[in-house]
Amino acid sequence: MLYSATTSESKRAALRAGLASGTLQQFPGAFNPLSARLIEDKGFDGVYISGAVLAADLGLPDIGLTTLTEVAQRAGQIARMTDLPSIVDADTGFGEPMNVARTVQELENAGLAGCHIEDQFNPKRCGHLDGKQVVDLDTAAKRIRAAVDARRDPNFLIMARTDIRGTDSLRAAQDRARALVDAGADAIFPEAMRDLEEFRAIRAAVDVPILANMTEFGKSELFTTGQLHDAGVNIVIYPVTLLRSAMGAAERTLDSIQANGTQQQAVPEMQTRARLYELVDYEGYNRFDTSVFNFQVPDGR
Ligand SMILES: C[C@](O)(C(=O)O)[C@H](CC(=O)O)C(=O)O
Ligand SMILES: [Mg+2]
Repeated sequence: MLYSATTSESKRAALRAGLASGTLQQFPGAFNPLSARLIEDKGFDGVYISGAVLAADLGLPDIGLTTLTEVAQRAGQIARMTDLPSIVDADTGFGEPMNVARTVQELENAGLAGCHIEDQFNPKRCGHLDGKQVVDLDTAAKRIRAAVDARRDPNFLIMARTDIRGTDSLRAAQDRARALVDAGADAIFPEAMRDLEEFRAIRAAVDVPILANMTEFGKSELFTTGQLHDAGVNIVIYPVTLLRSAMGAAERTLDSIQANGTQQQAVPEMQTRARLYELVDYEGYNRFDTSVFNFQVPDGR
């Protein structure tokens, strides 16, 4: 009933344990609170909260237009819906190092287990697009140091994302990753790796957990969990996958209504009323007050 009963502190400890477990941690991207519950129900290790999805949710492109307030609020609404740890995309940290410090504290307050902060210039763009610009190492390291110094829970994960592979060599990406770990990063998100060899090269460069971004229609092939694990990756995100699937289904349903004059043909593809009620734990509310859930949902509907 209501929200997760697990404290933020235990979610963060669970995230640390998962990353140290030697098992690839799978974090699908939730596009709303209910989808986070679904991710948990299906047995995944954690929930990713994508900046691209939060921007798209507001009808905006992913170019750094969302504010800290918007991101912290929505990420908090998603994180509280699940017992799993949630990691949020904090883009470039929403400003200068002092802003990054505040960002981390707000995200801690919102119940997140960790975040990633990237080394792009503002305005930023999707890491899989061309024409990105990356800040110099000193600026990037200051963002990470500010984040690490600001956290109050030592288990709140500060992941450094580097976009440098889009503008420079693999060697430069290895050097940047190493330097960001020296600045205090707990984990590295090497963006837009071109193949598994590149993940292996980052693995060889640092001894902290590394993340693979399996976003569709981007620069990376969609590797399997087995391939990523063998390459030494510790955590994989599917950031926009559920939003793309849901929007794809929505388009097909709208087309079907237009073609058939009814949504009847689309009904078999829909989540049933019973399954929706299960996810929101409707029945749990009945245990609290029997006047709430005093009707039967027909079988399988
Ligand atoms: C991971 C990412 O930062 C996101 O916001 O989800 C994006 C995903 C995408 O645009 O496909 C990214 O920059 O890779
Ligand atoms: Mg992003």
